[in-house]
Amino acid sequence: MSYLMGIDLGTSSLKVLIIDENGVVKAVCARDYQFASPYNGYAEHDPRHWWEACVSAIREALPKSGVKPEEIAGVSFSGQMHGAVMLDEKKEVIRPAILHCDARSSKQVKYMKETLGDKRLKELVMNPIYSGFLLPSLLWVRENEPENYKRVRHVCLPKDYIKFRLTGEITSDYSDASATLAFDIKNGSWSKEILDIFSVPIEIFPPCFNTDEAVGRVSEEASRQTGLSVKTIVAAGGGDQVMQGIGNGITFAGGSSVNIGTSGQVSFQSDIPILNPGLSTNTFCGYKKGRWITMGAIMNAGISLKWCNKLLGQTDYKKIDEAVSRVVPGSNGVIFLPYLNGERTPHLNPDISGEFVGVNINTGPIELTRAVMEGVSYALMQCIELCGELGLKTKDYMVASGGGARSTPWLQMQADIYNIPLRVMETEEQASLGAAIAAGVGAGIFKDIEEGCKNTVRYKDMEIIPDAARHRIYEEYYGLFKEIYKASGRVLEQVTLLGRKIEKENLFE
Ligand SMILES: Nc1ncnc2c1ncn2[C@@H]1O[C@H](COP(=O)(O)OP(=O)(O)O)[C@@H](O)[C@H]1O
Ligand SMILES: O=C(CO)[C@@H](O)[C@H](O)COP(=O)(O)O
Repeated sequence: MSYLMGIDLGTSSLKVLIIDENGVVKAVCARDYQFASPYNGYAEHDPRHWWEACVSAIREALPKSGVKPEEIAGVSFSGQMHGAVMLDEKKEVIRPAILHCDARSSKQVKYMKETLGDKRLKELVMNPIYSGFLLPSLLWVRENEPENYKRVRHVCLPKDYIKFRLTGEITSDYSDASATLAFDIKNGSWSKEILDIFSVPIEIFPPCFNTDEAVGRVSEEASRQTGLSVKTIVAAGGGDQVMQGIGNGITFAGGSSVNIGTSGQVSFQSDIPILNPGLSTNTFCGYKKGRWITMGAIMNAGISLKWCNKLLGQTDYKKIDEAVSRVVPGSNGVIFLPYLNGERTPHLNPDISGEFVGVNINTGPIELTRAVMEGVSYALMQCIELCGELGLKTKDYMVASGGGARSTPWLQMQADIYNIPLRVMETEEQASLGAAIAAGVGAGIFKDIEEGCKNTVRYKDMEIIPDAARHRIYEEYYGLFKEIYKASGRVLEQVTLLGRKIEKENLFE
């Protein structure tokens, strides 16, 4: 029997999963962490801290699994996407990685949009330019930290850094690379044309592979640190949305999922790259050449609930679930706009904040909590709607995944709001499972990703079915949710920018 390891580098935690070749889980270990936010809107993380979390989780997972290191045939990765890791000529970290949820590069985003123009943007990039993506983050460093920029010899995505520490080689994959705004999505290579326009040398970008391609083995140094064997094959891995798609078993064109992690995503698999003329969704390369995903992404999904729980002193998810189940759909007239740290789909505005509307004298913590869960689901519904406008409609079901799918009432709210049946995986670690499957292909245990999914992916024996009466109520609330932004979006932006300005100017320190 062979065993496989999948490592998911999330925004809030790193998870290590060990399975056997039939998908039986042998160990799951996680390390929680918090990114730094030195200023409002900034999100950074020292990549070395990710590696420490990775080493520590592997060191716990190996003995827990009862599997000998030599029996782990392959290891691979899923990672938070878009972030910029910058390394110098000695491959040392230059500065903290700038993450996908970072809002600092509005100026560089504007510059990129104006320089490219609408036509070239659609032809070349096929994606909206947004703060927190690798290229605008790099341009921000060039403009604001020229000394750091001069030292940059390598850039890579977050999971590529821990893969580098494991193998000694810096490599990336088509899916993660395609989500940097520096990539030719149609042809699957770094775009010299885009990089030349912005005078960024193509040499600093790593070679790319399919997610399931072997890129090396565990180095001696990494073996000493982690306890893994030097014989273990390392496969390239991919961006979390793509790896989650594998772990959710939606490798077929038309397969779709709705994910509530720290942020949230709706993604559809397709066998052509789909351009959204409104550029409000993303199109990225999929798990292999000839496969793409179209995705709507919201910035604040699970993190909205986490924020609300912290504020209200709530810690026990079971109790939270029981409490929110007692509140009627619509939270007694309260709507939450989950824009705590800006919003991507559909507003593409990093400079807005969240909002509760409809709070009244009887509104208590439970109504606020349910409103947060509903608000996140309305925002995901907007992604589903936009994908629908591109012809991407789910036929029978969507797979609900991420930490938010652990909550039964939240799942029911989602099904009722989307009016779509939801399937849920047996494993709670879908992205790590996707990574373990890719590791299995890289190590020659599975013929391909499809065979790996067939052997390991299992759904719970139930579907969450939408309720017609609740859906009708939610349709009204959802309409109002969209109206609120139309009515107050500009004011939200002014309030957000004013707050940031005063904080930065340190007027009252
Ligand atoms: N039992 C639960 N009920 C509801 N939400 C949960 C539960 N457990 C975790 N979450 C939510 O899931 C989010 C984390 O999801 P996860 O997929 O692990 O994120 P990431 O990959 O970004 O680290 C948290 O922000 C939290 O709000
Ligand atoms: O931004 C995207 C996809 O475009 C996210 O997939 C991030 O890559 C992080 O995901 P979470 O860790 O928040 O789930």
